[in-house]
Amino acid sequence: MLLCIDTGNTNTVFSIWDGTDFIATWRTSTEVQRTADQYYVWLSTLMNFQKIEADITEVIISSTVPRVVFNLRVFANRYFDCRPLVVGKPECLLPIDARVDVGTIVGPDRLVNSAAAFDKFGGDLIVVDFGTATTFDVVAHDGAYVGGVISPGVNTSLESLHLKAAALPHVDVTMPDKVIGTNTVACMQSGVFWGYVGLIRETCNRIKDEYGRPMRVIATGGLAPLFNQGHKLFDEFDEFLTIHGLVVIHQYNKDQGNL
Ligand SMILES: Nc1ncnc2c1ncn2[C@@H]1O[C@H](COP(=O)(O)OP(=O)(O)O)[C@@H](O)[C@H]1O
Ligand SMILES: CC(C)(COP(=O)(O)O)[C@@H](O)C(=O)NCCC(=O)O
Ligand SMILES: [K+]
Repeated sequence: MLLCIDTGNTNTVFSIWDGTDFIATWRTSTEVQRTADQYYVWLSTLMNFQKIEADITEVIISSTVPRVVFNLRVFANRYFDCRPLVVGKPECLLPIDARVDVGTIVGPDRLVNSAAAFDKFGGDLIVVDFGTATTFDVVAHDGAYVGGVISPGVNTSLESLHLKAAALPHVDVTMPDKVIGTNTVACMQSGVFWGYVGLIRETCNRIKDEYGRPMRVIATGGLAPLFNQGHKLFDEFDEFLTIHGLVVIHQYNKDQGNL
């Protein structure tokens, strides 16, 4: 079975693919200090608890945090006796091109999202991923990643308000009933929520104008449904787009005789 690991700047998702389905998915916070042994203790405890009997023989990793990759590699070697495929490394083939400026190192999550979205929805897409940053990835008609937009993440925006302004508390994002807040928390929630609806709409509209062909907007990340309520910002939502992309890329490397 294949263990898919998707490390973002905030959270890391582990998911086990049995060849047909994801049989289990777990999330842990991303910490650069975590060792291979700590990953194993955490994962095996959850597997035992949920009585998941998985014979993991292959591992694929996508990480937006370069420093965690070393320990994840050791984890794969030591506990599953395999050499993991790491997206973004030269030995990992990609089913799509990246047409960007020479020398640009595109976040592996964006390449994985593009490959996943092309596999599921075809080309001419905008993929919006709500993570630590909110990324907009433009997927061309042939599946190539041709650039995009990086915006501050929703929680990153709220957190930096709290960190920079002495009188502003930590708040969670939610959809306010009204725009005009009558207390501090409501004002902050309104600013981030409605500001973000505008950010998404304006960014997608400008991408579409510049691209010049009809495009579909695909959203992923836990906060996507919150922003879609009544606003019709996205054509499709897929919570598990990134891990689907890891399976697609792993299969591509197999098909190419690279594994
Ligand atoms: N379903 C959800 N509801 C509310 N907040 C969420 C949900 N899923 C993720 N988040 C929050 O969104 C932010 C980004 O999370 P995540 O997608 O895991 O980021 P990354 O991929 O960058 O690690 C985090 O602050 C996380 O707590
Ligand atoms: C933009 C990102 C920080 C998003 O990461 P995430 O929010 O998923 O943690 C990541 O894709 C990244 O570090 N990209 C490198 C620069 C680029 O993609 O052009
Ligand atoms: K992201």
